[in-house]
Amino acid sequence: MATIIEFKFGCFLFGIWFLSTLIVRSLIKKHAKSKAVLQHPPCPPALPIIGHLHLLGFVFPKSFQTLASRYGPLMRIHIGASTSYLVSNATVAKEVFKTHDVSFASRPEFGSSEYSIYKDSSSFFKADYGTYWRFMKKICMMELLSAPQLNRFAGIRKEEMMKFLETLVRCSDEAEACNLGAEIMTMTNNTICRMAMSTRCSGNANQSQMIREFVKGLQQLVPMMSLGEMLGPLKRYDLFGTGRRLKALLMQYDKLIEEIMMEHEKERNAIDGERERKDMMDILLDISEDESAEVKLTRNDIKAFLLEIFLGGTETTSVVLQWALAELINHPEVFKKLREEINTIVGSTRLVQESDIPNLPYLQAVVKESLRLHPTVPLIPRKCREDCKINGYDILSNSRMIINVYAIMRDPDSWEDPSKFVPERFLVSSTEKHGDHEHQGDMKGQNFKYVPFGGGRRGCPGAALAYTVLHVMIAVLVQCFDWKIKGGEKVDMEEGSGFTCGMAHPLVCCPITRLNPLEVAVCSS
Ligand code: HEM
Repeated sequence: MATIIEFKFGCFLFGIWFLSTLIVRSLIKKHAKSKAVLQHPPCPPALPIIGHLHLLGFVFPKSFQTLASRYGPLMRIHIGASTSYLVSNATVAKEVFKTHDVSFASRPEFGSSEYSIYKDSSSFFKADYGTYWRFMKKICMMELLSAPQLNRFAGIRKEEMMKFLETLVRCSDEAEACNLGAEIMTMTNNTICRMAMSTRCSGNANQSQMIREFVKGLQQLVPMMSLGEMLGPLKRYDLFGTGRRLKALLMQYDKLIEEIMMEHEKERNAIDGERERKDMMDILLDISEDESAEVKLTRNDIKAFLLEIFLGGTETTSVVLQWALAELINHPEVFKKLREEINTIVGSTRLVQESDIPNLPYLQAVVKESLRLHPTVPLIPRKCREDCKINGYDILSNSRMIINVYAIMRDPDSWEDPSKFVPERFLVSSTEKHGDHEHQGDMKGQNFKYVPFGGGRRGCPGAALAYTVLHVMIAVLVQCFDWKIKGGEKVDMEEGSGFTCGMAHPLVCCPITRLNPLEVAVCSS
């Protein structure tokens, strides 16, 4: 009896062993097969836990560019617990922005949504490519940032520019140095605030100070949130306290914007009809009341959207302006040529205005070259929505892509003397070829060598506004002032640390009035 039981038990054990061997073997085979089939992009040797963090210097886009020159235009990189695919040349960028545009039209998760008081679904920047994002994009392009809407706000841009010029004339009269970074930031912030919700930040003591503080505070949190990303799933424990600080800032912002929204609603009810000039908040409130709209906008959607417009539109433009002026000061021959063009086309009896831009090709070239060398969103985050092949490699759905536009616009295979400031390379009239490089003047159409505003359907919706502000501001700064650097001949062009490429040192210089903008403005008005 005992032997029969032992025999049956032995058979049972054998059965289990046999089955588990089969399962393990089939799993190993499947894994080996998938490994054999999938082609992963190259990856530098990584260290445990930190991954490639030790290979990065202070300026991340630059470090990624150096790695790409060794590992190729599409490579895999691990920073702590996060894995990303880095795109570093125009050919691969074209695959992402054009060939597989829809597959890459979402953004990866950034920061922990638990600490935001607005749901991720309210965010335009973070929204997955779907109904909500498409609806908001249409509103941006057809209404909020459309050409007619931008034209309606030309007066506001001019007023804010004049306030800024007034400060420069005062500095010049008193022979004082001016912190241009801070002044330019105030101007771009005021302009965007007034276009968004008619609030002139520096005009209204409380609201002014507060909005600027929010934007500054949130921008300071971004590098910390990026560090948090390296912790992978652990980021939800908010080890650096960034989440709590973010929440506190957002609560204050919410209180302020709710007040402004209520003022708008009161005014709309009182006027009881069409307002002469609607700001973005008016337009969004109208849409939120439209019963037939494809998406029913909530108050939180509007608040989150406006916050992203402040974040996306102020520092970006202000940083490029500083770089452009710094490059012009360091390249007196370019400065002189630009001033000559302005003198010839506009003269000295009036200030350059927006309608002059099409007649000032050298100015356009200076703006393009400044954006090429100093893109203020140097690393563009995208998410792969479905498995696809890029540059011959397999990219799986949900992978995080980073398009290094800094590297693309300094790629020696696309640009001659890539790190030199040479606006002439953009002159459309030029027929000369630059060595083996094709003519680089025509940046219209699909040129993926030049991507300061990203590309494809997810490209920057504020590009037209940014271009307008940049052209007029640079032109006026050259038309009206000579510039002297405090304590030296040249501006220090060191790039700041982290993900954005701001200036490492504030641009402090002395304006010397050559054509008084206040007198010219008085004469021409
Ligand atoms: C020089 C100034 C600016 C630069 C260099 C810049 C650059 C960029 C870049 C590279 C992107 C990502 C595009 C992509 O994924 O392909 C972006 C997105 C965005 N930008 Fe700009 N931008 C500037 C000014 C502005 C302005 C003035 C606004 C609005 C007033 C704005 C609003 C936005 C928004 C809302 C997004 C997110 C779009 C989306 O996710 O669909 N930007 N910008």
